[in-house]
Formats: sequence, C-alpha cells, structure tokens
Amino acid sequence: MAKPVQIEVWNPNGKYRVVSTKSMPGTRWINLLIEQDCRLEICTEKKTILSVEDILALIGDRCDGVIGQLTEDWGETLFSALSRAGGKAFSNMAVGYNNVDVEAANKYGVAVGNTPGVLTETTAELAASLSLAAARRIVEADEFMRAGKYEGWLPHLFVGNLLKGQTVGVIGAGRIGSAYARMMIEGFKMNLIYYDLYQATRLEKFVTAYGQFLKASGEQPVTWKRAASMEEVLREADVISLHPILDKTTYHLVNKERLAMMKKEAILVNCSRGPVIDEVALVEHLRENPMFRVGLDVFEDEPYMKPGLADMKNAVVVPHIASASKWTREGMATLAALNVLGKIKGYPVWGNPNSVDVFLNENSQPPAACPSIINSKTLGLPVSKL
Ligand SMILES: NC(=O)c1ccc[n+]([C@@H]2O[C@H](COP(=O)([O-])OP(=O)(O)OC[C@H]3O[C@@H](n4cnc5c(N)ncnc54)[C@H](O)[C@@H]3O)[C@@H](O)[C@H]2O)c1
Ligand SMILES: O=C(O)[C@H](O)CO
Repeated sequence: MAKPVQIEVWNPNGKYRVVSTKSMPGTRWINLLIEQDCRLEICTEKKTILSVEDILALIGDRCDGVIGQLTEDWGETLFSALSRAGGKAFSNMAVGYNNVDVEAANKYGVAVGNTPGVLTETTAELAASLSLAAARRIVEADEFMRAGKYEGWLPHLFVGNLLKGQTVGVIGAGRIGSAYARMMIEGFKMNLIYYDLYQATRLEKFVTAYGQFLKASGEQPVTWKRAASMEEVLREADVISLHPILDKTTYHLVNKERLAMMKKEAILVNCSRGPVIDEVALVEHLRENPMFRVGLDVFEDEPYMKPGLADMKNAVVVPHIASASKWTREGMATLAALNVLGKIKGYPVWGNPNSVDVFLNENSQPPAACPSIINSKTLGLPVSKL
C-alpha cells in the first residue's frame, strides 16, 4: 500500500475531488475550484520532487482530476491509476509537457492540459537577461566586486561583447522564441537569423517594419533571415537562444559537432529544456573556449549540473526560474486549475491556446472552457464557440 502523504484540504464537502501535487502561487485558482463545488487537496509534503508512489497515494481510490508539475513522471502508472479512480483530467502547471506520456493519457481517456501564453514574455525576459549577463560578464564582475578585488578602473577589466549591430539567432521561433527575438531586435538593434520547422511570419513582418522605421530615422536598419538549417544559425549568429519544445527531434540538438560550428566568442542561451544541449559536451567546449559564454536556466539532469559546469566562469547558471514572475506563476496556476475544472464540468476546449488572457482577468469570471488541452483532438473534445 502506498505511504500516505501530507495534504491540506479546502472545501471538504465539495462534490469533485481535485488534487494539486504542490502548493501554487495566489489564491484565485483555489477560489475558482471551490466555488465550483470542488474539494481541493493540496500536497504539503516537504519534498521538492514527488515520486510516482507519492502521487499514487494522493490520487487514492477516487479522484476527479490532478494538477501536477513538470518535475513529475506522468506515464502509464499514474494515468491508469487516475482513470481507475474515476479521473478524466490532468494539467501540468507548465507549457512544456515532455514529462507527460500523452499516448498513455490518450489510452485512458485523460485530458492533458498545459499553460501556454501566460509565461511567454516572462520567459523571454529571462532569456534576454541571461544574454546580457553573459555578454557583459555580470556574474563574474559581481563576484570580483564582492571578493574585494576591485582596485580601480582598468582598460581591460571585464571586457565583454557589444550586442548592437550583431546577429541574434533563435532556434524554435514559437511564442517564446519570437518574443525573445523582438526584445533583442528592438532593444539592441540586432539582426535576426532563425530556424524553425514553420515560418514565423509575424516575427518577420515585425523586423521588416522595425527596419523600415530605423531607416526612416536615419539609422542602420535591422534585417531578418529564415535559415534553411540549424547549422546556418550556429555558424552566423553571435548570440543564440534555444526555444524549441523537447522531443525526440530536439534531444541533444546542440552537441559537440554543432558547438564546434559556433563562433569562438558566441553566446548560447537555453531557457527551453536541459536535454536540448549535450551538457557534457558543453562543459568541454566551455573549458576549451574561454571566450565562449552560456546562460543556462535548464539542465540535462535537473536539479544537478554535469561535473565541471559549476566551475566555469564563462557560464551563468540559474535554477529554472524563467517563468518566475508573480503575475505569471499565479496565471499558470489559474490556467492549470481551469483546465482540470473545465474537463470535470464537461466544458469545451478554448479555440486558441495562444490567446488565453480572458482566463486571467481577476475582475471577471473566466469563460466556461478549458484554456488549453493538448490531446483535445485525439479525445474528440468539443471546441468552444465563445
Ligand atoms: N525555462 C522555463 O522555465 C520555460 C518556461 C516556458 C517554456 N519553456 C520551454 O519552452 C518551450 C517552448 O515554449 P513555447 O510556448 O514558445 O512553445 P511553442 O510551441 O510556441 O514554440 C516551440 C517552437 O519550437 C519549434 N520546434 C519544434 N521542433 C523543432 C525543431 N526540431 N527544430 C526547430 N524548431 C522546432 C516549433 O515549431 C515551435 O515554433 C516549452 O515547450 C518549454 O519546454 C521553458
Ligand atoms: O514549461 C514551462 O512552463 C516551464 O519550464 C516552467 O514555467
């Protein structure tokens, strides 16, 4: 029998039993669930990553839906248990869902939700922060200052890279990749080269229009190019930021051979998922190329770093905080809760998961719809006409 885990209960007499594997920011998501007759159980176990056994104990014999986290392994075992307990809904509190076996969810008829859009700008801002921190050696300089090593201004002290007029490369120009590109182009007047399986038409139009504006103002216009291959981006760009989803096609997308194609003084930023980079090869590359710098929010074996990475002065590392702004994290909690609630109540699926703001307005009731269900087509779920 599974070992019991500690929980906090809201609205004990609610008709539907919803479990959240973690406490999440804000209270709106809690209120939305309990107003709609849910008994909410929030896991309060003092353990950062719950095991499959812990989650089995949380699901128990009767459970209508679960809100879970990207650190959890949602596969056959959990979806079959949720289905046996009568559950039909699961939502990740994340846009990425590489921790979820969607085929297993399909097999048990469980809807899988995610939280797109609400974290786009916040995540892009962190990617921009890491780009700047790496380019201007902020962390190294901060450590130097605190260590009392500063003896006065020197011509060579912490010389870094100027971004203006250089080329920013984006791999995966979806929601976040495009938002990041706009920040770097508009903020630092960088030229763009991108690689994606699909054309980023809106982004291209933005760069064209901004280029025309700069030209009309007597400034050097910015340019864009859609690369035919990822290698082209690696060879040409000065700053490269990775924003694809993690799947079989993007695992170790940046490996030893591809690192070797990059400019010796290039900057590589990763705010997507750790396994998109071969981290062992990256450590070796950082060691051999001291002018090459990285900004990393995600790691191959989170929460661990590969041996040697922590010692690299040319790496800026932060603990998977790209979506960590208050507004975003509260919004993610709301979207995840509404995905689960909507499925339990039999609501249709929102028509456009790229436009979920209407669910995030604190001053109005959210639409009667699930904001974003990944497997809605496979499960044949109806689409909202709202
Ligand atoms: N670090 C964080 O905290 C954080 C926060 C949010 C999202 N993420 C990650 O970022 C990812 C992207 O989020 P999004 O909202 O921009 O998703 P999105 O679906 O809008 O964009 C992903 C893009 O990657 C492209 N792509 C897929 N396979 C590719 C390949 N082989 N080569 C090149 N491009 C490819 C897609 O065509 C798409 O345009 C998420 O899946 C998640 O893993 C991380
Ligand atoms: O995929 C996601 O949403 C992030 O990794 C956490 O915000």
